[in-house]
Amino acid sequence: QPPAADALYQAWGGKAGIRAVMDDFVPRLAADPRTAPFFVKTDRQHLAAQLTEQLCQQAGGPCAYQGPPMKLAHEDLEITRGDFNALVEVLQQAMQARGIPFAAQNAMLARLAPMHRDIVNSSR
Ligand code: HEM
Repeated sequence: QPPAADALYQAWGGKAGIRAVMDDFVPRLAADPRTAPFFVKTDRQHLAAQLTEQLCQQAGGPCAYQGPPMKLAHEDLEITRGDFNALVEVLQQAMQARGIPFAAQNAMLARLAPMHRDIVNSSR
C-alpha cells in the first residue's frame, strides 16, 4: 500500500504543527547573524503565515499558497547559495527544536531544495 498523499503533512502534525515550527523558525532567522540582515524590516507574523501555507501545500496538506512566486518574492534580495544553505541550517534547528521526526525533516527539505533555482540570484 503506497503512502497517503498527505503522509508528510500528517508527520508534521498538520497545519498547527507546521505553524509551530514556522513560529520558531522566523525568530531564529531574525537572530542568526548570517540571515538576520535580510529580515530587519520583515513582518514576522506575515512571513510565518505565508511559510505555513507554502510548507502545508508542499507537504500535501489542504492549503494553497497565495503569495508571490518565489522568484518574484526574492528578486531584490541578492541571495547567494551560502545564504540559502544558512537558511536551511536554521530551519533544521527549528525542526529539531519542535521534535519533527528526522525522516519528515528530510522529506520537507527535499521538497524545498529545488526552489533554490528561483531564490538564489547572486554570487556576490
Ligand atoms: C526554500 C527556501 C525558501 C522558501 C520556501 C522561502 C519562502 C518565502 C515566502 C513564502 C516568503 C513570503 C512572500 C510574501 O508573502 O511576500 C518569503 C519572503 C522572504 N524571504 Fe524567503 N524563502 C526561502 C529562502 C530564502 C532565503 C535563502 C532568504 C535569505 C537568506 C530569504 C529571504 C526572504 C525575505 C527577506 C523575504 C521577505 C520578507 C518580508 O516580507 O519582509 N528567503 N520567502
